Amino acid sequence: MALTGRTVSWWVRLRRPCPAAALRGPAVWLPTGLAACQRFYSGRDKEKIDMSAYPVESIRNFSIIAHVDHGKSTLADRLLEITGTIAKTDRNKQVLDKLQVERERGITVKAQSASLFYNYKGVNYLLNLIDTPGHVDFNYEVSRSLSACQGVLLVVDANEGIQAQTVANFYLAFEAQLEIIPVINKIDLKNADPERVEKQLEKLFDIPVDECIRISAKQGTNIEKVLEKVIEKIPPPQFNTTDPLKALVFDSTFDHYRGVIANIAIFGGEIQKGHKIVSAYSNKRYEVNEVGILTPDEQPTHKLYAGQVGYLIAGMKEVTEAQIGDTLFMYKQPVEPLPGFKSAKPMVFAGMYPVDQTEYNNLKSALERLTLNDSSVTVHRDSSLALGAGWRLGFLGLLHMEVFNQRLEQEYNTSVILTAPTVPYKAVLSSAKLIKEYGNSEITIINPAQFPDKHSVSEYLEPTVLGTIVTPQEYIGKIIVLCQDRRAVQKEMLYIDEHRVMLKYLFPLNEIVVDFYDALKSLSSGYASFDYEDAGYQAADLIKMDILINGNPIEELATITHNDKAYATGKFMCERLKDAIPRQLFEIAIQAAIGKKIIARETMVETLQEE
Ligand SMILES: Nc1nc2c(ncn2[C@@H]2O[C@H](COP(=O)(O)OP(=O)(O)OP(=O)(O)O)[C@@H](O)[C@H]2O)c(=O)[nH]1
Repeated sequence: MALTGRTVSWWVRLRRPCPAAALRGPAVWLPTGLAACQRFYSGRDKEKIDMSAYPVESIRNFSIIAHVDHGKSTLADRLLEITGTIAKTDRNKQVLDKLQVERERGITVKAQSASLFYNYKGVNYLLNLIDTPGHVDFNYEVSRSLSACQGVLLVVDANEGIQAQTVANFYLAFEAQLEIIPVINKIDLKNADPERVEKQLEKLFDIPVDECIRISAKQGTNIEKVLEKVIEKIPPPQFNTTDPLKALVFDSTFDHYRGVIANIAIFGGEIQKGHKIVSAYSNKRYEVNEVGILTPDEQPTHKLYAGQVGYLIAGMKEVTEAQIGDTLFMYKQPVEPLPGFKSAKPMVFAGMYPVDQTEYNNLKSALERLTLNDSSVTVHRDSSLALGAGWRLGFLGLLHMEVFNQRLEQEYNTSVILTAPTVPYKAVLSSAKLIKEYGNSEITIINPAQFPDKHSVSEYLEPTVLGTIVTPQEYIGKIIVLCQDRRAVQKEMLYIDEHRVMLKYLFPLNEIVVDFYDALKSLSSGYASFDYEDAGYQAADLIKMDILINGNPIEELATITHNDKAYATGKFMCERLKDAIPRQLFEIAIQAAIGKKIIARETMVETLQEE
């Protein structure tokens, strides 16, 4: 049997199906508010919005953060409606989730900003809102969004209470020293218990009970109170229009017709069409073609001023020209660049290859464009005997990998083969020859094919994460057994109220990356939640396991595993491959081997011709 590329993508096909969410109909945006009318009737070519009417004192920049599904995007819908940014209609369902993948999966994967105009006590305010994703794999989007804000709405479901990502997102905002406004959502639910959730917030984060706003984003209850709190509590940005221009690029997208569109936050000065600007990253000079705000579509403005958030088009043709985290400044007026963003740390790596090698260049350009919009993906060139030229990509998790793959297909019409994911292991080399070859005594292994033999290594290291689990107490016993089975070490156990417990465990990353979340959900009937953060490396007894098809090792199917788990992993892979490989007219032996020792085997009997 010839090994086809499709066979190698067995792993991807065997993953659980993505949560099916009905495709939501497109929202019709007929603006009714004052500012929105201005936008609608002025149109792109007519009168542009004059942003000078919004000095820093009347600007509030904030993000909405929460655990998955606690209602961030629904709250954003209501805020857009109440400010007249979009018309109130039943069809407004998560309008800031613009990507097809977001609508199909019913989750936010990309932070999305929108400028709202609101008159409060006779003053016109400009509110820049950023809706962020909730899933741990997209946390990088949250931390980047926070850099353009002075405050956050921390949304918590009145029924589910504090969950693992609530904890993670609270600390992101807290460490960034942002003003945190607690919002208890879904108070319309039959089982809503806002009092309990308020007590949890007080116990865990020291948030006074009377600071929480109880709302129903779905029914539009108390949304004005949220806006009032945003204006009263979140400080305006402390930037000056009279300073030299300093603009942070916090996101960017590629438009086939207009080139690169950069989302910018103005930290000083002002910017308008015709200005000559320089990128601190590349030192290249550009002339500004258009600036504007997102409402949530692009709406050109005359200028953008200090403290405002908007977009810029400046003739950047190549995707590599708009680096997220870059600082833009005025030509001949250089400024100290902003610190930018910490680069994302990939948690899993997988090989990506075009299904057909003639598509290599198309896929390369699609990858360049999509990684502009999703800068958390790392890309290294790679090649394989069976699959040809391709790349080794680093992702923040498996959902991130699936979503990226889906976006490549949907937005760039590509078709790819993904190999099984692996976490980035390390080896401390003892062989002088290898140290010379690599130029270092410690190497990172992102491809099992590079796994050095144990005779040339003094120690192998595996990545670890600090996992947070929040669960109703009745599932604790089962969860502890699950964690122990995954080689995890308990670090903390805390009752957040009389029914709910927060557990912290140090996990080897490899043990949670594939199916831990599914296992946790299944044994807690869906009630436990999980989040994790990087916790460095620990020594580990690692081995490389080969997969042989009819006696031939298949490089693309090799995997690195902990010695204690080798037999179970080998058995699992052979069984799964047996299901994934199409039956042939001859018998096929699928074997897992460590060195020369076969540790598992499955045999596929031949298919009779008439079948
Ligand atoms: N009953 C009720 N349901 C709500 C409310 N707010 C949101 N929902 C529902 O909760 C689900 C999740 O809402 P979203 O707004 O997509 O949640 P999210 O936090 O943006 O989700 P992610 O972006 O995937 O993390 C949807 O089915 C909403 O209709 C509410 O106030 N009451």
